Amino acid sequence: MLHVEGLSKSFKTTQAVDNVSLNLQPGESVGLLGPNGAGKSTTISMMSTLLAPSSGKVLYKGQDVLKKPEKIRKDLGVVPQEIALYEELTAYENMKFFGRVYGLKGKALENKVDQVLDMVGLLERKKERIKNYSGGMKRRINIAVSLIHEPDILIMDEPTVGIDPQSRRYILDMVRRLNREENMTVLYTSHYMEEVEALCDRIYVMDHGQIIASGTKEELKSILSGDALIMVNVKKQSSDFVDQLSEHAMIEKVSPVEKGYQLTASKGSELFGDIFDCAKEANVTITGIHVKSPTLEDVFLHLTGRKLRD
Ligand SMILES: Nc1ncnc2c1ncn2[C@@H]1O[C@H](COP(=O)(O)OP(=O)(O)OP(=O)(O)O)[C@@H](O)[C@H]1O
Repeated sequence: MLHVEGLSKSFKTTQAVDNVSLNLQPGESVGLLGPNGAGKSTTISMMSTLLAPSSGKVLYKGQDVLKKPEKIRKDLGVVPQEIALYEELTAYENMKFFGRVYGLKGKALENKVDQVLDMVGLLERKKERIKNYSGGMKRRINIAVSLIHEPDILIMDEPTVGIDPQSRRYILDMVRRLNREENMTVLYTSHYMEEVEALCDRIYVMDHGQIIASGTKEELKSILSGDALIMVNVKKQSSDFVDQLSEHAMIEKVSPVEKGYQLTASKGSELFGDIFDCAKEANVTITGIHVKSPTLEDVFLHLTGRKLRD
């Protein structure tokens, strides 16, 4: 349905997007997961014809979107990271304004505005000015605007950053409903792996402008299937302890995490005794130790040596 082939974008000294290829099939919910600055916003700006690529192609239903931007624009709803609303106008007035931009008018426009406001849970508050809305409510109206013309594809750029838990849950439930019940195709960008994991059928993992892995969450986690992940909590972190652990033949990787270390080790190796021996040698007190199931965050850590979040 929407194919991206070898897409790149450079700004003066920065290669923001580097040879990215991805695709969306009808009805799919696809995640674009990556840390801040990975190139997610730049990629979706090019996909939605807001930014011209340095090279590469975006094909919508087989046609180049650069040559025929109007074809994709009418089928696409884009929720930008920045709130794009008139603060002095009410929610209702904002919605009517954007509805008219898409050619809606009269009773059909009013009905559509009410329907979409209801969908984002703000019908009761429609007569309030945007400037009096909370951050979470502004985000919900921002999403409502992108839905006014009944798009087939919804592209969302980190829609839950910096908002209250209630609005966050509302947005996540709404996206799931639009995808599962209305069959809307969704591209959801985020650096929250748990959101992408909960919402998306397939995931592209992006870092430094490139797609570094892709697949279902099960496929991505299977990257770590030969490994066991062991969490070791310590009273105080110690480079001696890291050296001791790193020298162990069965321990592949030692990554510092909050309050301790995450070890990647060969599956089936019985290491707890050895880990306690290393701690003793390094004069470190272990406060907890357990084996955990891999998450997408672990996959990212494994592939890049860094965490998704700063
Ligand atoms: N207009 C621009 N001019 C110069 N550099 C830019 C521009 N837009 C983006 N960049 C740079 O390109 C890189 C990718 O940015 P992008 O916004 O696409 O990342 P992101 O994954 O969406 O992260 P974030 O969540 O922080 O927006 C960053 O290094 C950014 O500073």
